[in-house]
Amino acid sequence: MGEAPAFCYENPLKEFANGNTLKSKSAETAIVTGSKKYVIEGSDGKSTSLGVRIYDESTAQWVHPVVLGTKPRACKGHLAVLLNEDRILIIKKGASPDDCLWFLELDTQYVRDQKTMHGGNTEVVAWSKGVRGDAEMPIVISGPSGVGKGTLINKLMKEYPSMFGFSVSHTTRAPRVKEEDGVHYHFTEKSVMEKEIKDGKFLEYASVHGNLYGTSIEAVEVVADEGKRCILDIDVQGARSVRQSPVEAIFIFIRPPSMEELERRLRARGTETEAQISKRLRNAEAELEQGISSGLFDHILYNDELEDCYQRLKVILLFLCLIIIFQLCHVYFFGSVKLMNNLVTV
Ligand SMILES: Nc1nc2c(ncn2[C@@H]2O[C@H](COP(=O)(O)OP(=O)(O)O)[C@@H](O)[C@H]2O)c(=O)[nH]1
Ligand SMILES: Nc1ncnc2c1ncn2[C@@H]1O[C@H](COP(=O)(O)OP(=O)(O)O)[C@@H](O)[C@H]1O
Repeated sequence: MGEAPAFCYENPLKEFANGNTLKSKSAETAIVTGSKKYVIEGSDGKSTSLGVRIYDESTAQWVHPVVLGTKPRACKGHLAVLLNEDRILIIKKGASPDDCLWFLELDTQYVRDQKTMHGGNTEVVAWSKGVRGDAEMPIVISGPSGVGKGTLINKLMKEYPSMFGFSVSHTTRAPRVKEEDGVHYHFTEKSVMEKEIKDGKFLEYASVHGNLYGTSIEAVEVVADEGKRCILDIDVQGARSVRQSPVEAIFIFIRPPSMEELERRLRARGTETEAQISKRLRNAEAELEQGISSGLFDHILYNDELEDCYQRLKVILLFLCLIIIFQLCHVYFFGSVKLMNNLVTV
């Protein structure tokens, strides 16, 4: 199970299992690793999520790190255990099975990459959820421009409005005639978006067809807060970034029946200039190559006949729901045993 608690409660699991009030007066826990003390702030009655601050003994300074990922909702108490020196396991008191286990990543590959991106001197930590396969696991849909991603997603959202929510990306490209700011995209100035990327507000971003596109952490949180499964329409580079992040998702690649048909659809849509269409078709070749042969995607769907493709997409999503129901039943019937197994294996 990794390391013993560095600083916590005398017999934390027993105390937690008995449902006793945790001893910490301020519902804070502190974990020391190296010269740093990570303080996880519980509910103070005002904040809606768990907070993090760091005391650096080498400089005798408190630091407020850049905190990435969806933050755990505030709770009545929590337990913190250091695992493998690179992450802290948090067990929330009184939380539902799908919300009780979280990780605060301190020195994982993802966090190290993010630190480098922030210039190397900024403290960065990242939250990730500890229970796999929960109902909020996002769905990433990628594929070349004009293949039909938007059409398929719209059908899904229309048929299951309470089940799926669209992650509204940011982009620096100009809006199309029928596109609404905040609905299809958050249309943004390049300098503003670059600043927000630097501030750690994006789960992923990429330069696509000459413009910047990105998924903000907030865009995904908004959907999760509505209790819906989040759908991300992002390019292959973005899908790769999500794969490397702590977010667990299902990755689906949509491919066209042929390049000729892709070109026909792009032209028929009538939203791009000739130069833009040429650029998108050139990029499509590389996207198809990466989408099909990189092993990045869990499912590859041909969008030949729209209705057939949509039905196959629904089968994939329905199958996922069955797995989730199975896992919830497992937690319900084998509760604590299963949860403790997860502690050992994650
Ligand atoms: N990485 C990334 N790609 C995005 C995001 N939003 C949209 N894209 C991708 O950017 C590409 C261009 O999107 P868009 O300009 O709407 O054109 P369309 O795909 O032809 O409808 C598509 O491949 C989208 O999947 C995002 O937030 N992140
Ligand atoms: N299976 C299909 N057969 C024929 N036309 C399609 C199909 N799927 C989508 N289209 C059309 O192709 C065009 C591009 O689809 P769209 O959803 O905008 O693609 P994307 O979001 O991948 O760029 C649209 O005009 C759409 O109506």
